[in-house]
Amino acid sequence: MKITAVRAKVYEWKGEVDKPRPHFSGSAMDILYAKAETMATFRFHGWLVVEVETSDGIVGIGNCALAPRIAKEIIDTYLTPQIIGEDPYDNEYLWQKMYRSTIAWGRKGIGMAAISAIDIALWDIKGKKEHKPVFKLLGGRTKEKLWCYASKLYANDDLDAFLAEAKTYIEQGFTAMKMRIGYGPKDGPYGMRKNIEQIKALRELTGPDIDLMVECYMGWTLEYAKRMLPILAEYNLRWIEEPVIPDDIDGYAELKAMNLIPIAGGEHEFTLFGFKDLLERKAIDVIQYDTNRVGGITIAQKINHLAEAFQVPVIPHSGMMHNYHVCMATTASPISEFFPVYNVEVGNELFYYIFKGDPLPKNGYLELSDDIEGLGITLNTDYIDKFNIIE
Ligand SMILES: O=C(O)[C@H](O)[C@H](O)[C@@H](O)CO
Ligand SMILES: [Mg+2]
Repeated sequence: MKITAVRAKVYEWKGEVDKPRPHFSGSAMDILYAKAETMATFRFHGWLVVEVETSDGIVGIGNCALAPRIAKEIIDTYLTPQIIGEDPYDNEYLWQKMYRSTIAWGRKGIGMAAISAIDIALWDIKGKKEHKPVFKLLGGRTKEKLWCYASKLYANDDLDAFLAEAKTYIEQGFTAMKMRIGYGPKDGPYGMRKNIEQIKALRELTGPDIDLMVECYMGWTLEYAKRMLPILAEYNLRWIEEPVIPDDIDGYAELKAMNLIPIAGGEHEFTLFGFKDLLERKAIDVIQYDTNRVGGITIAQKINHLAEAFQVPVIPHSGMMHNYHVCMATTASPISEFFPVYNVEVGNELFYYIFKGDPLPKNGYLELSDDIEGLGITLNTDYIDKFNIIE
């Protein structure tokens, strides 16, 4: 079997978008003096889809989010020539070819996201060829079903509305959920009080038997985080996520060493080497790579093995099928993220409008059937007129 064609397409959403309310989430832009609204840089309304076709007529589907127009350019210009005519089963060799041929400018960021998209498609091909789910090619089933957490709960000054959303997750049977923090260093003591108020109210609503996580999305500074952690320790949070920017590894390590609240990170880290560094420097308690950024399934699996040796849990960013298969195949992964399907807001929701096949949770668990072939997703044509598609 040989790779005969690679088609990279950008899906740009042109449908309705929910307007973000003030202080609904932190972001890395928060500490800057802002002349204009900065949340635009936090939202993304496009996705990259890649189809890799083989001489056997099998089409593997891969994807990546973030800067999809650039990812398409990288695939078309640099990656496609590396894989055309090759055997898709040689995923390790092809990964190294893509990585090493782009290493001068790739390595991390969008170069690695583009490689991830191709790598995911290669695993989809292998699964389809074998008539097996990808997770069966990675180590197989390690759990009956995937425990998942509801991940939305954007911060809201309207506490009643915020708690009403949380209540819907409890009613649906979720036993874990993640909220976003709305205020950061430049909001002073008032913002600090608002942050604490929302976390406290959420914990009071859920009681002690629900896991709660708090997302900072790089919106804090080390100093601010060091002040917040002791205050929040009493709410028994399962983790605080990306409190500082991903390049501040020493900051991560310092927060982790406080031993007050587990520190999660890695959503914006790349490759096996990136995670080796984080683990060796004792910077994170929870690994959160996203398979469609970190290097694809080939690399996710290697990080899972590393994580097992370090005994650090892997709870990938974003759920979605490319992550669910790797979670299913490792005991290092105790729970998965799940984005409840909602109107398009920040951009995470687009996956459901572009693809079909992602499972929906029942009572807080996702089922992955043994009958899936490949990743188990297909292109969703129901919303095609809502996208501008660049081929
Ligand atoms: O961990 C997450 O789910 C993220 O960081 C989200 O993708 C982001 O949208 C923050 O809410
Ligand atoms: Mg996150």
